Amino acid sequence: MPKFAANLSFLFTDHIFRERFRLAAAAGFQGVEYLFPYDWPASEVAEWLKAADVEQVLFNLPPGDWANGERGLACLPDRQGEFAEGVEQALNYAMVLDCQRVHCMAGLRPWAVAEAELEAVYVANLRHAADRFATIGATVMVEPINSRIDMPGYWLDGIDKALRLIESIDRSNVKLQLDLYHAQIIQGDLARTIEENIAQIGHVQIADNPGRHEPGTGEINYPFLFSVLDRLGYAGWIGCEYKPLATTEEGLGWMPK
Ligand SMILES: O=C(O)C(=O)[C@@H](O)CO
Ligand SMILES: [Mg+2]
Repeated sequence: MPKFAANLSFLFTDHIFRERFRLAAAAGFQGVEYLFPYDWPASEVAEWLKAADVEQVLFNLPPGDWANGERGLACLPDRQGEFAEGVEQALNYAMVLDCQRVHCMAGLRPWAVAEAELEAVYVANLRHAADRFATIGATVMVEPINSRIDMPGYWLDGIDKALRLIESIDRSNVKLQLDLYHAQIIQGDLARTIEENIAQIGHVQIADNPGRHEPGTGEINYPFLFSVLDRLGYAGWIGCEYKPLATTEEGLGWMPK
């Protein structure tokens, strides 16, 4: 049975951030993930993890100006200095939080820049991040996100594109973060996508479609996909990155015991 991590940017959001660690543990989660820890000192977050006795599974590199709509820096040619600073900041947090995975967001497509240049910048940035995170044995995740519903303009919006870029980056600690909600919107064919790419998958995230709510509220057959992951020997985490229909606790009935 897969290991489930609570995504604290989506779950338990009717409580302040630091409370969510304890609530996740009380609900049976042994790991947590979330978008960004940078509003709090790493040492404080480490205390919340320790007090709740949960593992820090994943967080994201600094994404640029999130409040003003930026969604990552990795493909942006004029932001490479800021990207490298973000790598150092995230590396410090990963060390203090004992976290082995970070997600590197690609950014929104700057329409005036040629695709070949965006790819070259992205590959160079990911190689840099991978080499820095290799120093602590951590993996950098590449996640295709649908640009049709949730993140219009997101540059890395294809599974095949992500896989091709991972091959070009050519670092063993760069892996695919397969968010099955996005993958369903992007192309569907989820079981085959898992099966064909299991060697590249470093992290999985889940939500149902449409609506991005709990498994069981939409069209995705999660019990079947969990059995596929089990059959293939997936030993990683599954991040619960969904918007509960009511409270988080009320919506946990989908989770296998
Ligand atoms: O939106 C998602 O899906 C994510 O996994 C985030 O890390 C990026 O917004
Ligand atoms: Mg995701």
